[in-house]
Amino acid sequence: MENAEKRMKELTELLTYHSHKYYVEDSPEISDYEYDMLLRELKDLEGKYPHLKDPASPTVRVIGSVIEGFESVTHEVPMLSLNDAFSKEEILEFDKRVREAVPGKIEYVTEYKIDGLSVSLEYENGLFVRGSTRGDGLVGEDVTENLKTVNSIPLRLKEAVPYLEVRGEVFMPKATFDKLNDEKQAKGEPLFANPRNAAAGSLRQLDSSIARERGLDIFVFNIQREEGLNIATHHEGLLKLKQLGFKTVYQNNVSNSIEGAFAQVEKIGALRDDLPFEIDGAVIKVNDLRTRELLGATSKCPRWAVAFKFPAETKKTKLLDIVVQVGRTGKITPNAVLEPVRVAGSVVSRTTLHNLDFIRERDILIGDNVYVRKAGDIIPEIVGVEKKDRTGNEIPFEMPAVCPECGAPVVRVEGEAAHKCTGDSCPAQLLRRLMHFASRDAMDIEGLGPAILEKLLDVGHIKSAADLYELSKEDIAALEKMGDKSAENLISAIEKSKQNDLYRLLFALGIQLNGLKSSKTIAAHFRTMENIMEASEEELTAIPDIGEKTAANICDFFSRPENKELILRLKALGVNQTSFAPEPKTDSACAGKKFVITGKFEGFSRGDIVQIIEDNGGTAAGSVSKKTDYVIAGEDAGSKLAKAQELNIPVLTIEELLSMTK
Ligand SMILES: NC(=O)c1ccc[n+]([C@@H]2O[C@H](COP(=O)([O-])OP(=O)(O)OC[C@H]3O[C@@H](n4cnc5c(N)ncnc54)[C@H](O)[C@@H]3O)[C@@H](O)[C@H]2O)c1
Ligand SMILES: [Zn+2]
Repeated sequence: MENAEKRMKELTELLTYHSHKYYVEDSPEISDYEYDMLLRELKDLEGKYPHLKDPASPTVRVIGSVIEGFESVTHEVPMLSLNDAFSKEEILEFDKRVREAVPGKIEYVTEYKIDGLSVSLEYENGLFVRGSTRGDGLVGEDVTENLKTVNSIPLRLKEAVPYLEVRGEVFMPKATFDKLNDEKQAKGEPLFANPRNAAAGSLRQLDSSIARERGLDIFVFNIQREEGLNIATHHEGLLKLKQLGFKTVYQNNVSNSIEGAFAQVEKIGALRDDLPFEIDGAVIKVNDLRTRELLGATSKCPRWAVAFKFPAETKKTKLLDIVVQVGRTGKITPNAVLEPVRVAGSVVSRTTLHNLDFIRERDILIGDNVYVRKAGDIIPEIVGVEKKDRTGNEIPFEMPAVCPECGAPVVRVEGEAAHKCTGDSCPAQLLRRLMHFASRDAMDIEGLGPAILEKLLDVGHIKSAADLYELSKEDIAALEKMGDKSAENLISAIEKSKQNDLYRLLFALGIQLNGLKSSKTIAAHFRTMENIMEASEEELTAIPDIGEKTAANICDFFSRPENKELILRLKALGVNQTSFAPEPKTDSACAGKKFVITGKFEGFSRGDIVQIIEDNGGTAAGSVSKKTDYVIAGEDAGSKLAKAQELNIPVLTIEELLSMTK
C-alpha cells in the first residue's frame, strides 16, 4: 500500500509533466499510447485505493491550459474529454452501462476521432462571433482571429439561427503537414512531431498571419447549445450543421446495436491509412439527445460516448538500400533507405541503423521487409525483419573501405562499434563541424543553418570556422535565395557570437567526449583558452568530472598545429577567449578541499551547500572515500556519517562550513 501511494504520486507527476509538454509546449516526449497507459495505471490504482485519490487527479480533470497572450473564454457548456477503450470488451462494457442506466431502445452513431485540437465556435444571428480552444474544459483561449483564417469555418451561416455553439476539431491535413515539415527541415528548424501538434502550435500563434499560412481545416462534431433549431438526435443535428454550411464529421451511420457500431469502428480502422487526415480512433455516441441528457456526464467525460483508440502503429516496408553518412567527427553511420511509409503521423523514408553491429545483430539485409515504429512517436526505428518474406535476393551490407565523401580510408575504432573516416579535411566532416560550431549550445549563431553553410562551402567562402568571421554582408547576400535583410541579420548574429563566454567556444570546437557540461567546468577553472591549450592531462583530470579519455582528447586536439592556428586566428578576429564565470576563491579555507554532504539542513538545500563549497574553491563529491577532506552532516545523517567516522574524516556542521568560508 505504501508502494501504491508512492506510485500514484509518481504517476501524477509524470502525467502532469507530459501534459505540459503536450498541451502547453505542443512537443510531446512520449507517444499518446504510452501516455494513455500511464493514465490507465493511475485510474486502476485509484479504483483499488479510493481514499488515496487526489481530488485534482489527472483522471478526474480535463487537462489543458491557457497560454498568456490570449483572452480567456469561459465555456457555458463544459468542453469535456472522452472515456477511452482499447478493446472490444471495453466497448461492450460501455454499452452495458448505458443500457443499465436507460432501458429501452438505444441507437449509436460512429464517427472518426480526428486527431487535432478541440475548439468551440459561437454564432449569433448566423454570424461567427467567437471561437475558443478547450483549455481545461471550463476556460479556454479566445482564438477567434486565428479561426477566421480556417477557410472551412463559415463566417455567416446559411440561416440566421438566433444562437448556436458548435464544437469541432481543428486539424492539419497530412499533405499540408508533410510540406510544412519539409520546409522546416530545409531551414534547419525543429520539426513538429505530428499533425496534431502542428495544428495546435499553429492555432495558438499570437500572429494570425502564421495561422493563415498553415492551411488548417476543421471537422465539426457536436452542437453544444442552440436556440431555434429543435433537434432530437445527434444524426439529425449533424445533417442540420451540414445544411448551415459546416464541414462535419458526418458518416451517415446509425446502428441499432453495439455490434453494429463496433463494425463501423473496424471499418474506420481499415480506412485509417488512406484518409487525408490523421485519426487516432473512432467515437461511438448515443444518438438520441434526450437519452444523452439522462445519462449525463462525470466532471471529465460524458457517459453517452466512448472513444476506441487505435494502438501505436508498426508498419511493414521495404529496406531499399543502406547508405552511409559521415558525421562531424568522421563517424560513419549506416542509414536505412526505406520505401516511404506513413507511421504515427509522418512519412518515414530513412532511419538510422547506428553501426555495423546493430545491423548484424538484427540480421538486417538490404532488400528485406522490415517493421518500422516510432520511438516515443517521434524517432523512427527498425524493430524487426520479416524473414518469411525473404526471396534469397537480399544482400548483406558492408562498410565501405574508403570514405564516400573524401576517399580517405575508413577504420573501425578499437573497442568501439563505430567506423570512422580518417581524412582530416573531409568535406562532410567540415559541414557537420560547422553546424555544431554554430548550434545553439555552442556559438549560438542564429540563422546559420545547414542550408546556408552548405552554400557557403559550395562557393568556397569558408574552409574553417574562422572564415565565418571574415564573411562580408555581400558574400552572404550573393547566395541563392538570400535577401539583403537576412544577410544583415546573419552578419550581426556572427558578430554577436564574438562576445560569447569561453565555454561556448570550447564546446563549439567539437572535441570528442567534451560536452557542454565539461566545457563549462574547464572554462571556469582555466579562465582562458591559452591556459586550456597548455593544460596537461593530469591538470585536466584533476578537475572533478573530467575523465581520462576527455582529457586525452583535449590534449590531442590542441597538440595539432592546425587547431592551434585556428584558435590564434579566432583570437585575432576578435572572438572572446576568456571565461565570464565568477572566479573561485582561493583564499578560503575550503579551497582545494573535497567535501561530502549527508543528511538534512534547515534552510539550506543540497544545491545551496554545493554552491557555497564551489564558490569557495572546494568540490563536492557523492560518496565518502579516503580522499574526502570533510563530511558535512545534518539531521538524519546515515551511512556516509558512519563511513566518515570509520575513516577518521573530520565531520562538520553547516555552521562550521560557513565559518570556513569567511
Ligand atoms: N503524448 C503525450 O505526452 C500526451 C500528453 C497528454 C495527452 N496526450 C494525449 O491527449 C489525449 C488526451 O486528451 P483528451 O482529454 O483531449 O482526450 P482524447 O483526445 O482522448 O479525446 C477527447 C477529444 O477527442 C476529440 N474528438 C475528435 N473527434 C471527435 C468526435 N468525432 N467526437 C467527439 N470528440 C472528438 C475532441 O476534441 C475531444 O477533446 C490522449 O490521446 C493522450 O494520449 C498525450
Ligand atoms: Zn571523409
